[in-house]
Amino acid sequence: MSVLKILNTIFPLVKNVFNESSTNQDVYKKLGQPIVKKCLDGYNGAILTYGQTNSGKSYTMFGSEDAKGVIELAIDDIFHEIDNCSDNKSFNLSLSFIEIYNEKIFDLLVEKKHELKIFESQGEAMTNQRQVAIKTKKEIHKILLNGNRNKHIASTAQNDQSSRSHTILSLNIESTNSLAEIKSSKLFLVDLAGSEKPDNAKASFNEGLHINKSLLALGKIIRQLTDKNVNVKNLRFRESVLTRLLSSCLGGNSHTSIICTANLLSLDETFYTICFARNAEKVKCRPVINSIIDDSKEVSILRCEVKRLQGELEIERTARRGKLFSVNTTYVIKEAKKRIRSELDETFTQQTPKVFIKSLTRDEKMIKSLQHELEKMKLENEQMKGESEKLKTDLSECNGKFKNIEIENAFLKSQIKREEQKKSKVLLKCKVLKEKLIGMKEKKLKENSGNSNSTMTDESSNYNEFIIGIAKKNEIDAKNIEIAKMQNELNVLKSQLEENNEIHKQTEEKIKSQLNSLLDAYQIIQRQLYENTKHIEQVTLERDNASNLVLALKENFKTSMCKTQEYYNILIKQKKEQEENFQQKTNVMKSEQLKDFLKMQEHYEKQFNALKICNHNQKLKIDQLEEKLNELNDSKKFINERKHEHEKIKFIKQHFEMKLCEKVKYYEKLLIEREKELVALKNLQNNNDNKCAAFGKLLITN
Ligand SMILES: Nc1ncnc2c1ncn2[C@@H]1O[C@H](COP(=O)(O)OP(=O)(O)OP(=O)(O)O)[C@@H](O)[C@H]1O
Repeated sequence: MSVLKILNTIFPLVKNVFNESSTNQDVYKKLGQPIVKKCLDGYNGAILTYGQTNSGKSYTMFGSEDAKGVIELAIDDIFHEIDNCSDNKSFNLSLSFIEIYNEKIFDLLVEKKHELKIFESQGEAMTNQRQVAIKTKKEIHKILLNGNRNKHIASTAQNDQSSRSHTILSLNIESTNSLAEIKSSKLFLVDLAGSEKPDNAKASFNEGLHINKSLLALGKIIRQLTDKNVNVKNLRFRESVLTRLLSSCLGGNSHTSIICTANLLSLDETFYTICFARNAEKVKCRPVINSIIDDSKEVSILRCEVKRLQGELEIERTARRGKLFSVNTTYVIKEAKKRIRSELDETFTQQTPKVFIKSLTRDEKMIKSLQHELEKMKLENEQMKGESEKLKTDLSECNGKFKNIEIENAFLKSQIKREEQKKSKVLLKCKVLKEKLIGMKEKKLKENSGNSNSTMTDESSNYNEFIIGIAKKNEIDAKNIEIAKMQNELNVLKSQLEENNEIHKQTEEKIKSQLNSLLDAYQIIQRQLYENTKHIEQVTLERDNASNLVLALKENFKTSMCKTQEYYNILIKQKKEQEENFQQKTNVMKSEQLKDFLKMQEHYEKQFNALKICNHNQKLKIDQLEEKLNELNDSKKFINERKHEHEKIKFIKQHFEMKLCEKVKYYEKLLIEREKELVALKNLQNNNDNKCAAFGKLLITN
């Protein structure tokens, strides 16, 4: 049992764990086959391998001579389905094969390497890579073989054949059925480059940096996707080319399997891989079938469907004694239509201005808030720019220091070289001198031996030879002293050289450590710079989006303002017209009124004059009246004076009146009595007349 399996039994890590004895076939059956089947049903799918370097990602994906990899097994399954599908179903296959190397995209199906452009289409990141139509398995194998040859592979400390890039093989599967329904799906087969510790070699250091950066971005996206509070739309897929191209597979429209590989050579890397796997397991994708129907065929299908439904409707109508039903329904529909139309008319006539004003104010508010946000973003952007400028200056300072150190280093190296050259020169000199010395010594010895053998006949010649010998000896001594001096110098130079070597070693170590720390700082700064530039890019993008939104809203606002302005202009025009009409009317009226007024004025003036005259007359009358009043007052006085007499007379008059009344009353009573008597007498007379008549009649009869 593998360590991973033991670990998994103690702490349940992830769902499907395989050990060393598991084959690619086992892995494919569990994690690959379900995805491939979904792809054949019209869903998008993706199978990715993730893990540290030398853990078997490429082995799992591409297999080896003895064992098929996931890609080959998937292709087998796809062709098995194609070969065994019904006659009415047909498949079209095409593939593309790309790699992402140092954040650049290269087409592996093209011999000549040139960077591919990345662009957005319908919200998805795309590249202009070559698409090759596929008919047979052999074709795919050939393409894969060629593509793999074009891949960036290098020997690293951990792996002789380490992939230095992420490779993405995408298979487009298109199927058409008898109903002309076209299902189109994409299967991504991704072999990611392995995460690794930085290597000191510059090229692999850069590669490692880019690999780690893109894998970090992938890990970050996976981590964020597990957070329920994070909106997928807000995720920063643009942080790396890898996440940008795989955005649809990560929590989007795709069934996705990630095969995480690990070896226990580096426990921290294994730990990271397990963490990644645990996060990835929690991510939920939202796949949908990608089906399209051919228009012309769809029309004929729909026509058939309409006919069928019409037939059904007819049957239904006759079954329900259709006439009444249809009349009722049409009536109901008509009524509903009328109602809806009237409601709509009402809303349009009554609500539109309100709605329009509301939307205007809402738009205004939105524009204001967006402008506010824009200002904020601008400020943030400025700050970020400042920070990035600072970082850039820091970086350039670091670069400067780095260059200085490099120059110093080169200078020291050249010095060491010079010293070494000097040393070799001195050594050469020493050698020459030694050789000379040895030659001289030998010569001397020979001369000495020659001298002992010869006969000393001539004393003076002996003496001369002796002198020469002494001179030569002196010369040799001097040369010896020179040699000793040179030896000393050499020793001094040697010791200096050693010292220099020591200093050189120390400075080299110092430089190395400084270089390492500078490289670390440089790396950190570069990362920060990258993050900042990305952030700035994001912020600028967001700002652009916001400004676009603001612009769009402004446009909306402008158009609505234009409309209102037009409306306002019309109103103003109408108002002007009305004012003009009014002015004309008032002018007419004014002239008429003026005439009337003048007439009136005349009339009133006349009246006024008449009144004046009247007034004068009245004044005269008043004077007269006053006179009369005075007269009356006088007469009043007179009257008052006479009043008493009048009162008396009045009293007497009253008295006489009373008496007269009494008399009148007495005579009235008397009259009434006399009248009564008269009536009685008349009645008596009538009786007598009647009696006379009766008596007369009696007389006649008699
Ligand atoms: N399950 C396995 N059985 C046999 N050999 C394996 C297995 N897994 C990996 N290997 C061997 O291990 C070595 C490294 O594997 P591979 O190249 O696939 O690693 P990798 O994760 O892709 O590394 P890198 O990220 O550096 O490209 C290869 O020689 C491969 O054949």
